Amino acid sequence: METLTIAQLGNPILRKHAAPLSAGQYQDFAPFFKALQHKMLEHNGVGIAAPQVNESIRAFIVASRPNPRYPDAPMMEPTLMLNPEIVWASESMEKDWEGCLSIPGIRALVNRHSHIEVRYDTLEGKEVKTQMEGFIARIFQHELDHLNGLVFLDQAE
Ligand SMILES: O=C(CSC(=O)[C@H](Cc1ccccc1)CC(F)(F)F)c1ccccc1
Ligand SMILES: [Zn+2]
Repeated sequence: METLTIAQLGNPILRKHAAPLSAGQYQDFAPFFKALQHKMLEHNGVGIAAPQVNESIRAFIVASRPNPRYPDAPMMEPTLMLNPEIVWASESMEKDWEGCLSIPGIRALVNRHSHIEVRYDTLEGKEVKTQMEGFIARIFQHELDHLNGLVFLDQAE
């Protein structure tokens, strides 16, 4: 398993617009995605985006789990999302605390859409369309920002 390092704020890769993957590339990146998930779990993250480990491609993992900050967060299998997009977002917004593996030790209140409809491809190339709300929607929006060169402090209240 390749060893990855997490880019810290100040690293220009966190400010790039990540490149979309072609479906033909998905399987080529399978070992990298395994290493990405390992890295996230190693740091007890609830998500991680490829640019955070210096790979500027449109892919991230969402892995909500109950935690001290969000005790009622749903338990979900870490889910790899390729070429993810928000197709609809609610007017209603919610403010809550966020952290980031690229900005250790800092928490900030961030306003996010409370409900979103998203689409993404799985590693097998299947398109998934689904609705998200609450903490999972928050993680998705946080990770999607990473693919667009944004970090949560840019949106902090
Ligand atoms: O483990 C963290 C560290 S921060 C984290 O997991 C980021 C994801 C995240 C945490 C909280 C809200 C939204 C997104 C991961 C990142 F940086 F790669 F995106 C955590 C923070 C708040 C609640 C529960 C867990
Ligand atoms: Zn982050």
